Amino acid sequence: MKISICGATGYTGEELLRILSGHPQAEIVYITSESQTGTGIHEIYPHLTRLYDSKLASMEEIENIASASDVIFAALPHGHAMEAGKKIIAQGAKVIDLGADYRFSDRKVYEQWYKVPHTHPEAKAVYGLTELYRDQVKTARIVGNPGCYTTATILALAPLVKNKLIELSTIIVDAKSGISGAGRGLNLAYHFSEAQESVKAYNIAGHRHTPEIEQALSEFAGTAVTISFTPHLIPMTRGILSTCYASLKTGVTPDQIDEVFASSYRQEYFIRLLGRGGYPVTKNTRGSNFCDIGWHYDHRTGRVIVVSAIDNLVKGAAGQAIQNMNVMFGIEETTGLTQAPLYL
Ligand SMILES: NC(=O)C1=CN([C@@H]2O[C@H](COP(=O)(O)OP(=O)(O)OC[C@H]3O[C@@H](n4cnc5c(N)ncnc54)[C@H](OP(=O)(O)O)[C@@H]3O)[C@@H](O)[C@H]2O)C=CC1
Ligand SMILES: CC(=O)N[C@@H](CCC(=O)OP(=O)(O)O)C(=O)O
Repeated sequence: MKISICGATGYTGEELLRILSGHPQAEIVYITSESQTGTGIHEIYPHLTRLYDSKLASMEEIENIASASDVIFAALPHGHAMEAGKKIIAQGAKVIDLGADYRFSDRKVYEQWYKVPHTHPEAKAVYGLTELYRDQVKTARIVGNPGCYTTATILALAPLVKNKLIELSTIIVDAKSGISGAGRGLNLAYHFSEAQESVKAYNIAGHRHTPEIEQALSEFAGTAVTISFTPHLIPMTRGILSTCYASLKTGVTPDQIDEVFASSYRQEYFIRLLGRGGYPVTKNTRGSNFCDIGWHYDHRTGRVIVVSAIDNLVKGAAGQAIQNMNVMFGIEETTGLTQAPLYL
């Protein structure tokens, strides 16, 4: 597969390059940056020396890039992929957007939360949470790859919502992210001395992943679902831990919960069920495409508490994007993605 990456100098672009260097069917044809056009990628990321010697092109050449590519990963800030998307599709290439431009089925929701007009509303995009939308991803030409918090959270809650085991109005999600989730751009909040030895909540009752989680859960429930979602910044480089709470419907037993998790995910290579009482740990997923899930039943409150852990840059971004590419091109879904987590 001839692959190009728009936004290769960012963290998710770097992760795409790192993972694709071990993908037997991947050939990188173009990589782009607007601020460092002409520079070798190994000069920006020396760890990629010997793996890649390509120089960065500009997205001004997007038509040429698209005509030379089978698929383009857009690892850009929101608002940029949809502009490029039209031109890429016109050249016959496929698009996998790691940002938010193609995640929403209702453009008004995107415009309300992202505060920019959607300029490619006619796109027939598929939401790329692979395990839950695999059939649609197979035939997609445009995939909106999910956000990092949303991947961890939707995977944790989908079996309970689909099987109608929880009271939908009681869902609360408390999630934590490592700092690479904010990208490589400079921002005072992410300086070492600001973030280390400190944990903070942010964007309470207003984070952009809220409508994305609600979109998927509403689809699975067949009715509108509204959740409370609170993200936190944690002083680590990678990882998301999502803790999801909901009241069980009257009469639902812990055995039923065990059964719906097992039946939903027992065939899924990238989802590792830690079972009832299991404690997912971000370190166990670091650098890998795994999502670890454990759940607990609180008999005092009648609540189920599901915990999921992923690497935000891999299952939460580049790894899932490559998983989607494998599905779109009809090759084994795990190709290039079976590296063990980097524990230390
Ligand atoms: N970080 C994460 O954990 C996750 C990120 N995402 C999403 O993936 C996308 C990329 O994120 P991430 O890699 O973290 O971001 P970074 O900020 O690390 O990188 C952004 C990339 O976009 C390029 N870029 C910036 N502005 C423009 C522009 N105006 N035109 C063209 N290219 C531009 C930059 O290139 P240059 O500056 O060199 O020109 C850089 O390569 C975002 O939409 C993000 O929300 C999704 C899931 C997880
Ligand atoms: C720690 C941190 O700042 N994380 C980012 C989430 C990154 C992400 O997945 O963003 P998109 O949905 O825009 O692709 C945030 O909270 O905005």
